[in-house]
Amino acid sequence: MSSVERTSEPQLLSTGNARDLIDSVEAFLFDCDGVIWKGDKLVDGVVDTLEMLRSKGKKLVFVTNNSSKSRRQYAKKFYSLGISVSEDEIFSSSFAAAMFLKVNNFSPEKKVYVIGEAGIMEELQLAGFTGLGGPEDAKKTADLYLDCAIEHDKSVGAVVVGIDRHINYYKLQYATLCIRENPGCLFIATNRDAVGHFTESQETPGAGCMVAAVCGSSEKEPILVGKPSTFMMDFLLKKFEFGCSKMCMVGDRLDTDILFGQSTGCKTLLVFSGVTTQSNLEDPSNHIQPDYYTAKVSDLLEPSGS
Ligand SMILES: O=C(O)COP(=O)(O)O
Ligand SMILES: [Mg+2]
Repeated sequence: MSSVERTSEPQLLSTGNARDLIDSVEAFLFDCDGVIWKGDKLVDGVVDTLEMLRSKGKKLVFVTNNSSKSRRQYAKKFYSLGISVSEDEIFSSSFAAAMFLKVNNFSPEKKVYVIGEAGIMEELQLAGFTGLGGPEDAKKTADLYLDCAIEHDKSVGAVVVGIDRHINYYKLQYATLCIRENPGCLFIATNRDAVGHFTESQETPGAGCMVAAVCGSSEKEPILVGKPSTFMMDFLLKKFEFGCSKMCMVGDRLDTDILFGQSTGCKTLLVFSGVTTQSNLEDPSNHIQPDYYTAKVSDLLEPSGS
């Protein structure tokens, strides 16, 4: 449940309330997967919508839980899709993991073991930390049936777990040994999304299942740095000279994007171009309600309601 109680029902975006929303907001916080793109395919109308918002002087930032890329890699992806976005407009959970260590004075003498992809490794390096594992351990196998043991580095002081399309038993064993045996070792999860889209054609398992695997073996709960954790909001507040009430979080997931927006006091807009359907929103078991909902971001240009 959100810490900010809503008093009204979600409103279908319409010509009138879309204009009011745009007028009342100074920054739009866009989720990426399911909102801007699915896999490598842009959602219809995204380019025109972003251009319209920029032409009105709105600040745009992109807050994604997908840790497979660094901010630099995301800026390249935007560019390849015909959208000009600078690195400092991107707040990925890979960046959040590195910043969490930075603001908590994690010693650069210690190492970070990663179940994850290149995005986390690059952000750790940029922040001055030494990452182990990740893509390098993709081909390793833990032959633990033959009475042999894995040696793990005792100077690992944090394990970061994010989406990893090459997760294996070796990585799980390594991460578990660090968390269980290295005194004070942090366990950080970039995010716990159930599913995402690495392809347009179907939903694919999200980082939630990698995190759950390490929770299972370590019997520990992680520190979450991606949405719905409010950790990244501190960085947005430092970037802008206005507060959360002048921001609108636009996302396709209730339990990450909309909850993040509500918990921080932003306005919220749910779109049905990703993992949530209208029946998910209306399901009586759902307690997370956005301020507005619509089919896709381009309804900010041409709303489907009246
Ligand atoms: O891929 C994910 O897990 C989610 O990514 P998103 O936050 O951009 O929707
Ligand atoms: Mg999404």
